[in-house]
Amino acid sequence: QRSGSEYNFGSYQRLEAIYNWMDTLVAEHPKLVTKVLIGSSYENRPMYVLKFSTGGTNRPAIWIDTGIHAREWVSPATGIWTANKIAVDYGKDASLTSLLNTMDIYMLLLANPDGYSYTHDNDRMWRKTRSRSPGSNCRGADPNRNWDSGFGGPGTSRNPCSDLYHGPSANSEVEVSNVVNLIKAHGNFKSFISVHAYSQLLMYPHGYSCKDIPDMAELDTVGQAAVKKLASLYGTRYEVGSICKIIYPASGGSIDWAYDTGIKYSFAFELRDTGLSGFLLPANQIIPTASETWLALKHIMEYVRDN
Ligand SMILES: O=C(CO)C[C@@H](Cc1ccccc1)C(=O)O
Ligand SMILES: [Zn+2]
Repeated sequence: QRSGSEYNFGSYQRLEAIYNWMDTLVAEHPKLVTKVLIGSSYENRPMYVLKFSTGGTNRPAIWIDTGIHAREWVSPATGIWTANKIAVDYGKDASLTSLLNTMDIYMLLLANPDGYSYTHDNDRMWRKTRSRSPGSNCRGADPNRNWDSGFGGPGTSRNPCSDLYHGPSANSEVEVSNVVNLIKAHGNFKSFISVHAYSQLLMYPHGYSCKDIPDMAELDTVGQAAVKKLASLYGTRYEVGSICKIIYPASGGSIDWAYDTGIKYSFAFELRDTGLSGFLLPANQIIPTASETWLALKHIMEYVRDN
């Protein structure tokens, strides 16, 4: 479409429309946003990261991914709204401007493009990637069980037909290895935020163990303050805690890998709602969800900027 203003942030869009919109965002904010190809998916769809940078080289950076689980549509919808918010508010919002004058933000809006397409064309409730498993008719591995952090541990399955299938080995899913390669090559990420839906939770590591991490007190304090700001908009209530304690044991998750690789400020969001609509959150809740989540995201990013 000609201009970003034609994109309807309050509706769920197909992959092609999201990719087109990314190009208009870059075109409208060429000094701030670039589109970085980090690799291709299993079915050869390009994986693009939006890089928000005002200069420098390899500045300390913040990572945000949405859409790692295909059916969690409000996650990429929130990511898109957030990307636009960052681009539009830079130069206007003093706090965001000071952040972007010293740090970069990397956003992967569709972390599982094959799965996302599959939910539009075949199975709305699909979660995993679409990779083939030798010896099985079942497809896909859970991209949030495929990271090299407690791989194959509690909360995973070795059955290719399970929604919790961890894959044949860590980083077997190209959608995961593409991100791992970028994070490792960059080497200066300070925060890693992965956005899921639903349950209204703000979680920190670990998922593979219920033992408190060394930075638990600090991450809990940041999380509590973040969800307080989130609640200030519409009163939406979130719980804060470690993945293992407040949702369930889950090994091979992205934020566990990020934390263990040295990225202290690693969080996972579970957006609206608490189960009434679940994965089928009505589109009229996209903008309210993104707007309240922005207050929490901004708090986390400001804390990272200042620490
Ligand atoms: O997708 C989920 C449904 O939103 C919950 C997430 C919970 C989770 C989030 C981050 C790391 C590990 C687990 C999952 O099972 O991977
Ligand atoms: Zn998820």
